[in-house]
Amino acid sequence: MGLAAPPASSAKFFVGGNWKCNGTHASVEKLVADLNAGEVPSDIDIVVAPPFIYIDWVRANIKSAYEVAAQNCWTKPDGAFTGEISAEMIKDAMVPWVITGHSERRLLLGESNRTVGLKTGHALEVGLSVIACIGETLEQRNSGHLYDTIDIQLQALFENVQDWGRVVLAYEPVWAIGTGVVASPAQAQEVHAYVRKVLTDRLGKSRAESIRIIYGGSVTDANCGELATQEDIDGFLVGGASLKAPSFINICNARGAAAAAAN
Ligand SMILES: O=C(CO)COP(=O)(O)O
Repeated sequence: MGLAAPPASSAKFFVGGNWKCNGTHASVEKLVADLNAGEVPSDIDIVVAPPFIYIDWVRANIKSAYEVAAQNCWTKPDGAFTGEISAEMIKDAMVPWVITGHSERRLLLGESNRTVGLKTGHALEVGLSVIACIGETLEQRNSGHLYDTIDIQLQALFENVQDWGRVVLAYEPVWAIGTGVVASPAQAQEVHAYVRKVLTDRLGKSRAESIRIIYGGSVTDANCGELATQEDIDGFLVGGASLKAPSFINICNARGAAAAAAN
C-alpha cells in the first residue's frame, strides 16, 4: 500500500542540512566524500550548513548538487563586533545561503525577533538567500500561544524583508529539535498551512505559494516520507541526520520516493 500522492506543489523541494557545532577536519572530509559519492535528485535544492571554520573547505570540495549555507550572520557589514561574521564576508566567501533565527540562537544566545529580522533583512540586501527559522517552545504550544508566537516571529520578518523570492521559511518546533520527538505529519501540516495563509494575506496567493516552507525537528530517513507528502511541506531542515550521509541522501530523495510508492 503506497503513501498518499505528493501534492502538485509549484515550489521546488528544498532540503537543508544544518551541521550545527559538529565535526572535525577528518569527519567533515569524510562526510563531504560520502555526500559526493551519493545520488541526489537534480530537480531539488540541497543546502548544507557547516560550522564557519570548515565552510570554505566544504564549499570548495563539495559537488555542485549541494549548495552551502552559513549558520548565522551579523546585522552590520563590519566593525568592532568580536566573534561575529558579516553577511558581506559570507558573500565574499562565495557562500550563497545563510540560516537566520535558529531556535538555538534565539534561546541559548538570546537573539530577539528584532535581531533575527534585522539579520534576515541585511543578509537579503547583501544578496544572500536566507533560511529563516521560526517555531514555538513546548511551553508556548501547551499554553495556547502557538499561533501568536508564530505571528510575532513572522511580523519581525515582514518588517525587514523586501524580497521574499530569496527566503525559505523553516518551521522548527523547539520541542522537536534534537529530541527524537518529530511533529506528526498532521501537526506540521497544520502550522505550515497557517504560515501559508499568513503569507497569502500579506503577499498574495501566487507569491505565498512560491515560498518554500520547510519542516525541521527530528527528521530522519524513517519519518520523512509521510511528512514530504503534506500539502504545505516543501522540504526539510535536518540536524542530526544530516551528519550521516546515507540518511541525508535518503531524505533528499524523500519526495521522489513517496511519489514512486504512490504509483
Ligand atoms: O534544528 C534542526 C535543524 O536546524 C533540527 O535538528 P534535529 O534534526 O537534530 O532535530
